[in-house]
Amino acid sequence: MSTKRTDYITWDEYFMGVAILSGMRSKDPSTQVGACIVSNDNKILSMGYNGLPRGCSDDDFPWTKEGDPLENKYFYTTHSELNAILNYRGGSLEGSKLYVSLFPCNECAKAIIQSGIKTVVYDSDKYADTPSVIASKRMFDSSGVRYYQYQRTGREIQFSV
Ligand SMILES: Nc1ccn([C@H]2C[C@H](O)[C@@H](COP(=O)(O)O)O2)c(=O)n1
Ligand SMILES: [Zn+2]
Repeated sequence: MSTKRTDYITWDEYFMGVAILSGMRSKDPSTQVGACIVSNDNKILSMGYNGLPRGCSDDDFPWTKEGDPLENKYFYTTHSELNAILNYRGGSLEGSKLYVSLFPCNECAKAIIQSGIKTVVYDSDKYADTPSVIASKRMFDSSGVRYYQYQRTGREIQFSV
Protein backbone atom coordinates (compact mmCIF):
# COMPACT_ATOMS: atom_id res chain seq x y z
CA MET A 1 0.00 0.00 0.00
CA SER A 2 1.41 3.43 -0.89
CA THR A 3 1.63 6.15 1.77
CA LYS A 4 -0.01 9.53 1.34
CA ARG A 5 1.83 12.61 0.06
CA THR A 6 3.26 14.79 2.78
CA ASP A 7 4.31 17.85 0.76
CA TYR A 8 0.77 19.02 0.02
CA ILE A 9 0.05 22.72 0.51
CA THR A 10 -1.45 24.02 3.77
CA TRP A 11 -4.88 25.66 3.96
CA ASP A 12 -3.22 29.07 4.28
CA GLU A 13 -1.02 28.44 1.23
CA TYR A 14 -4.04 27.23 -0.70
CA PHE A 15 -6.33 30.15 0.08
CA MET A 16 -3.66 32.85 -0.15
CA GLY A 17 -2.62 31.26 -3.44
CA VAL A 18 -6.20 31.54 -4.69
CA ALA A 19 -6.34 35.19 -3.53
CA ILE A 20 -3.08 36.04 -5.33
CA LEU A 21 -4.20 34.21 -8.46
CA SER A 22 -7.45 36.16 -8.39
CA GLY A 23 -5.47 39.42 -8.16
CA MET A 24 -3.74 38.51 -11.41
CA ARG A 25 -7.02 39.33 -13.16
CA SER A 26 -6.66 42.99 -12.14
CA LYS A 27 -6.02 45.60 -14.85
CA ASP A 28 -4.45 48.01 -12.36
CA PRO A 29 -0.90 48.59 -13.64
CA SER A 30 0.59 49.39 -10.24
CA THR A 31 -1.11 47.24 -7.60
CA GLN A 32 -3.02 44.02 -8.20
CA VAL A 33 -4.96 42.80 -5.17
CA GLY A 34 -6.88 39.55 -4.76
CA ALA A 35 -9.22 38.28 -2.07
CA CYS A 36 -10.74 34.93 -1.18
CA ILE A 37 -13.46 34.36 1.43
CA VAL A 38 -13.54 30.99 3.15
CA SER A 39 -16.04 29.29 5.48
CA ASN A 40 -15.26 27.79 8.89
CA ASP A 41 -14.99 24.38 7.29
CA ASN A 42 -12.52 25.55 4.63
CA LYS A 43 -14.87 25.94 1.68
CA ILE A 44 -14.26 28.83 -0.73
CA LEU A 45 -17.30 31.12 -0.65
CA SER A 46 -16.22 33.98 -2.88
CA MET A 47 -13.34 35.72 -4.61
CA GLY A 48 -12.57 39.16 -5.94
CA TYR A 49 -9.92 41.47 -7.34
CA ASN A 50 -9.57 45.21 -7.74
CA GLY A 51 -11.26 46.57 -10.81
CA LEU A 52 -13.92 48.81 -12.23
CA PRO A 53 -17.61 48.34 -11.50
CA ARG A 54 -19.67 46.33 -13.96
CA GLY A 55 -20.39 48.32 -17.14
CA CYS A 56 -17.43 50.67 -16.66
CA SER A 57 -14.95 49.82 -19.39
CA ASP A 58 -11.34 49.06 -18.41
CA ASP A 59 -10.36 50.97 -21.53
CA ASP A 60 -12.39 54.14 -20.94
CA PHE A 61 -11.51 54.88 -17.30
CA PRO A 62 -8.14 56.16 -16.07
CA TRP A 63 -5.54 53.92 -14.40
CA THR A 64 -3.15 56.66 -13.31
CA LYS A 65 -2.48 57.42 -9.63
CA GLU A 66 -2.02 61.18 -9.79
CA GLY A 67 -3.63 64.35 -11.00
CA ASP A 68 -7.26 65.42 -11.19
CA PRO A 69 -9.30 63.07 -8.96
CA LEU A 70 -11.78 62.63 -11.78
CA GLU A 71 -8.94 61.53 -14.06
CA ASN A 72 -7.18 59.01 -11.82
CA LYS A 73 -8.25 55.53 -10.75
CA TYR A 74 -9.15 56.05 -7.09
CA PHE A 75 -12.74 57.23 -7.48
CA TYR A 76 -13.55 54.36 -9.81
CA THR A 77 -11.90 51.13 -8.68
CA THR A 78 -13.72 48.65 -6.46
CA HIS A 79 -11.30 47.00 -4.06
CA SER A 80 -10.78 43.24 -4.13
CA GLU A 81 -12.22 42.69 -0.65
CA LEU A 82 -15.42 44.60 -1.42
CA ASN A 83 -15.76 42.74 -4.72
CA ALA A 84 -15.36 39.41 -2.90
CA ILE A 85 -18.06 40.41 -0.40
CA LEU A 86 -20.40 41.67 -3.12
CA ASN A 87 -19.76 38.63 -5.34
CA TYR A 88 -21.03 36.29 -2.64
CA ARG A 89 -24.45 34.93 -3.54
CA GLY A 90 -25.02 32.49 -0.69
CA GLY A 91 -26.49 34.53 2.19
CA SER A 92 -24.47 35.24 5.30
CA LEU A 93 -20.69 35.58 5.63
CA GLU A 94 -20.97 35.48 9.44
CA GLY A 95 -17.90 33.85 10.98
CA SER A 96 -16.01 33.52 7.71
CA LYS A 97 -12.35 34.21 6.98
CA LEU A 98 -10.88 36.58 4.38
CA TYR A 99 -7.56 35.99 2.65
CA VAL A 100 -6.28 39.11 0.93
CA SER A 101 -2.97 39.95 -0.72
CA LEU A 102 -2.89 43.52 0.72
CA PHE A 103 -4.10 44.76 4.11
CA PRO A 104 -7.65 46.18 3.80
CA CYS A 105 -8.29 49.92 3.62
CA ASN A 106 -10.70 51.63 6.03
CA GLU A 107 -13.64 51.44 3.62
CA CYS A 108 -13.20 47.71 3.07
CA ALA A 109 -12.63 47.22 6.80
CA LYS A 110 -16.11 48.61 7.44
CA ALA A 111 -17.62 46.25 4.87
CA ILE A 112 -15.65 43.32 6.32
CA ILE A 113 -16.89 44.04 9.85
CA GLN A 114 -20.49 44.60 8.79
CA SER A 115 -20.60 41.43 6.72
CA GLY A 116 -19.60 39.30 9.72
CA ILE A 117 -16.13 38.23 8.56
CA LYS A 118 -14.21 37.43 11.73
CA THR A 119 -10.64 36.75 10.54
CA VAL A 120 -8.44 38.53 8.01
CA VAL A 121 -5.27 36.89 6.71
CA TYR A 122 -3.18 39.34 4.70
CA ASP A 123 0.07 39.12 2.77
CA SER A 124 1.53 42.58 2.07
CA ASP A 125 1.08 45.46 4.51
CA LYS A 126 2.84 48.01 2.33
CA TYR A 127 0.46 50.82 3.30
CA ALA A 128 0.74 50.11 7.05
CA ASP A 129 1.76 53.71 7.81
CA THR A 130 -1.22 55.31 6.07
CA PRO A 131 -4.17 56.71 8.08
CA SER A 132 -6.47 54.37 6.15
CA VAL A 133 -4.75 51.17 7.31
CA ILE A 134 -4.22 52.52 10.83
CA ALA A 135 -7.98 53.21 10.95
CA SER A 136 -8.71 49.68 9.66
CA LYS A 137 -6.67 48.13 12.46
CA ARG A 138 -8.37 50.32 15.04
CA MET A 139 -11.80 49.21 13.80
CA PHE A 140 -10.78 45.54 13.63
CA ASP A 141 -9.36 45.70 17.16
CA SER A 142 -12.50 47.36 18.47
CA SER A 143 -14.92 44.99 16.76
CA GLY A 144 -13.08 41.76 17.44
CA VAL A 145 -11.92 40.98 13.92
CA ARG A 146 -8.72 38.97 14.23
CA TYR A 147 -5.99 39.62 11.68
CA TYR A 148 -2.63 38.05 11.06
CA GLN A 149 0.01 38.12 8.36
CA TYR A 150 0.36 35.15 6.06
CA GLN A 151 3.65 33.36 6.70
CA ARG A 152 5.32 32.84 3.36
CA THR A 153 6.75 29.36 3.04
CA GLY A 154 9.02 30.02 0.08
CA ARG A 155 7.39 27.15 -1.76
CA GLU A 156 7.04 27.70 -5.50
CA ILE A 157 3.67 26.69 -6.80
CA GLN A 158 3.72 25.23 -10.29
CA PHE A 159 0.66 24.76 -12.41
CA SER A 160 1.90 21.90 -14.54
CA VAL A 161 0.08 18.58 -14.00
N1 LIG B 1 -6.63 46.45 0.41
C1 LIG B 1 -6.66 46.98 -0.83
C2 LIG B 1 -5.94 48.12 -1.13
C3 LIG B 1 -5.98 48.61 -2.41
N2 LIG B 1 -6.73 47.98 -3.34
C4 LIG B 1 -6.69 48.47 -4.72
C5 LIG B 1 -7.11 49.84 -5.05
C6 LIG B 1 -6.23 50.21 -6.22
O1 LIG B 1 -6.76 49.63 -7.42
C7 LIG B 1 -4.93 49.53 -5.88
C8 LIG B 1 -3.99 50.40 -5.07
O2 LIG B 1 -3.29 51.19 -5.98
P1 LIG B 1 -1.93 51.96 -5.60
O3 LIG B 1 -2.31 53.15 -4.78
O4 LIG B 1 -1.05 51.00 -4.85
O5 LIG B 1 -1.37 52.34 -6.94
O6 LIG B 1 -5.31 48.43 -5.09
C9 LIG B 1 -7.44 46.85 -3.03
O7 LIG B 1 -8.12 46.26 -3.90
N3 LIG B 1 -7.42 46.39 -1.77
ZN1 LIG C 1 -10.39 48.79 0.30
